[in-house]
Amino acid sequence: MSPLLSLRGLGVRYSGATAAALEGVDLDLAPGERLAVIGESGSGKSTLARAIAGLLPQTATLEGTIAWPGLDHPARNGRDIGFVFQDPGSSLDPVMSVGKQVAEVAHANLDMDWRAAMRLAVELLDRVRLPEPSVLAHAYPHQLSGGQKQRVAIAAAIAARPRLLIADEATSALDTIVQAEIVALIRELVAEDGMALIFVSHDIALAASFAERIAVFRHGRMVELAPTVELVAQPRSDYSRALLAAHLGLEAHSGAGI
Ligand SMILES: Nc1ncnc2c1ncn2[C@@H]1O[C@H](COP(=O)(O)OP(=O)(O)OP(=O)(O)O)[C@@H](O)[C@H]1O
Repeated sequence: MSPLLSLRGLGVRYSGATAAALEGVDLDLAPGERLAVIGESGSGKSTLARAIAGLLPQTATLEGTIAWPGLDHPARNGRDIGFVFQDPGSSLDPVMSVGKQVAEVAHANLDMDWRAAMRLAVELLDRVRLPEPSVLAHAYPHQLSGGQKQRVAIAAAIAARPRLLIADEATSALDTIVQAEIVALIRELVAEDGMALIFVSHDIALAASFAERIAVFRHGRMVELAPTVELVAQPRSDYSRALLAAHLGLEAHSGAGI
């Protein structure tokens, strides 16, 4: 089966920066695959996610190729890719009702009239388990909790039935219980819709709990790419080992002088 997405020699440099934010990334993503992208702050995870979704700022220069063998048209964020940001407060429009914001995505990408798009929005708010969706559709973002706002952002991201969902630290700003609920929801939605998932996180334990493969990034390079079970049982790079050790609350094994 041909991959949905194929990256070759992908690199990104922001203007004025001394080092590349991303360098030499080769990666294929299968349709419906769940991939976690992990690494510490500044390792290039968001840059990768934004490059794939075509959301890089104009100051960024791209190298290499981003191809979509699994699509018969150029990929477009909103239609083919759903993107969920870390902070739902800033990704949602504060002066538009949440129902309209979800409907807007369907209206713009699915050639759907407004009435149908609004009906779909209420269905989607229900799918992301928001209470009384037909009432809540008229609420504004400031009337919702952080977790509820993130559910709205997810509903908007999947409104056009994209082939790929990218969650960029989508649960990092939430408390642990809400975080687990949102992860469970994302997991359920990608399984139901057969979407591929790129889950960006600095938390290897969270990523390992549901990703099929994990890509580990450090200083803009992909230092390891392996099936989750393999990476957790036998990490090849010292950096992956250190990340795992830190998350398991163990001392990183240096391997030297013991
Ligand atoms: N818009 C930008 N302009 C200039 N430099 C940027 C921009 N965005 C990111 N960078 C730089 O690119 C590098 C990679 O950043 P990126 O945000 O992709 O990392 P990250 O792993 O997602 O980190 P975090 O978890 O903190 O978001 C960093 O050195 C960062 O400072």
